Amino acid sequence: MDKILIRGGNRLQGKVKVSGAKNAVLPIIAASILASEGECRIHEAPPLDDVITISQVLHALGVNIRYKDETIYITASQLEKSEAPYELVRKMRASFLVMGPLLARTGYARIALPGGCAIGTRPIDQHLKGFEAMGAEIEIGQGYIEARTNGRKLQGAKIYLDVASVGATENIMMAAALADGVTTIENAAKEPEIVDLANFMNAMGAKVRGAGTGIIRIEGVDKLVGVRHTVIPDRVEAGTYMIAAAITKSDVYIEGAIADHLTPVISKLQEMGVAIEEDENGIRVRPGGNLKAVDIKTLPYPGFPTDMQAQMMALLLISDGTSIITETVFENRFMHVDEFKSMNAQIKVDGRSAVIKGNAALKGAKVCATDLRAGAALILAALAADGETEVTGLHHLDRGYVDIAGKLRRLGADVERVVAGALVEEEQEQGLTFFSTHVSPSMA
Ligand SMILES: CC(=O)N[C@H]1[C@@H](OP(=O)(O)OP(=O)(O)OC[C@H]2O[C@@H](n3ccc(=O)[nH]c3=O)[C@H](O)[C@@H]2O)O[C@H](CO)[C@@H](O)[C@@H]1O
Ligand SMILES: C=C(OP(=O)(O)O)C(=O)O
Repeated sequence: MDKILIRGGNRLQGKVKVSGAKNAVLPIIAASILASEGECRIHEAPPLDDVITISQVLHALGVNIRYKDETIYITASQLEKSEAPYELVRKMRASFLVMGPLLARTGYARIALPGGCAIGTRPIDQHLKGFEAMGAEIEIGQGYIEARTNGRKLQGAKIYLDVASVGATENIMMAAALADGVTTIENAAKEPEIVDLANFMNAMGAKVRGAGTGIIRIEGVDKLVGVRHTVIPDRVEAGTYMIAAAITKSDVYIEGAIADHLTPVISKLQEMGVAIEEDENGIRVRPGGNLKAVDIKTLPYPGFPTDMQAQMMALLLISDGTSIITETVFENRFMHVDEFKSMNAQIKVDGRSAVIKGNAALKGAKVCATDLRAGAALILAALAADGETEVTGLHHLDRGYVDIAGKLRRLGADVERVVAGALVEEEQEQGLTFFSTHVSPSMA
């Protein structure tokens, strides 16, 4: 079983480069299905397990897909199948994002039900409501969702989302791209990853207006073609390294971080007393004085991101005073609390709120990543803890962080990844990324 070992107490120093955004590249790869001509080249595609999984989904559909040097090459002119199998959708819910583009291209899609996951039940009713409003017939049974247009094109429609869902906004945008007429999504999600998807689609020939606002208008076109696109930097990864710097009272430059995408995180860190400088190429975090407790409520963008909640909790543990975090996006996103408690933290959860006692004397322990961001948060807490922490459950981390152990080690942290009893630093120091050990035959 792989594990990451962290011995806390080191100061960090230097520069860390942010990888391409997981939550942008996944819908962009799905949207490349819309191109009936030409090749899509997606640059700054992070070498992550989730990227492999969605690539395997496209491969299963008959799409030609290759990965080399952080670029993905996709030719979707020949679609052979319209089914995303359970084994792949089970691994990653975002596989469901192929439903919109498949419906638009072929008028039929059969996707395994994504089901719930550790952080919540995560229904897909808003995606389906959108497809139905556009004229698709939906049938659910035997663990699969089937959607069909019965030989007709999808029709433009006005769709109001009951929740500003990121995935539903993206899936409907992609379905609407080749529809007859105009689709309007009201109460659309406004995340930067949605803007990146819209930019990619518009370069392909789509007519998407208003991405990044609450109302998105998509005028259907007859055809989309392959284009080149560079994925935006990962704001959650950037925020995680900002907290790594703050929790170790270090001076770290986070190269590629876009401050505009991180406004709520920067504001909260500044409120706590973290010194932050922004420039056009990145963000510098410098040691400030004692950190103050703050209250945080997670919300859809531009509110405080739920994907930064666990990491922020790690920082609040070593701050002066008591903080309250309210998680409003997912109903069960506090599993990291019990793991933090193993590290000597005092946290009380009451429904959707967690009360965090500051000035914790964190101690190294054996802990398990219960989900992706929980894993990152445990590593952050371990950087400030006394003694050694062992983090397992790394399959979660590998979904969303490119070589987190290597990036932190190069900043001066005492971190190593142990694979099946063997240390892998040597391989990573030689520039062989973790991706190469996980690459699937279809992508090699
Ligand atoms: C691959 C990707 O981009 N993942 C991100 C995306 O997930 P994802 O797109 O799955 O998240 P959503 O924005 O859809 O979910 C937000 C809330 O809406 C609810 N909901 C969603 C869809 C639906 O049809 N019905 C419904 O009730 C969900 O249960 C959740 O409570 O946005 C989340 C919220 O910022 C992030 O945490 C994830 O990292
Ligand atoms: C919850 C997350 O991702 P996903 O939606 O892919 O599960 C995340 O990135 O923190």
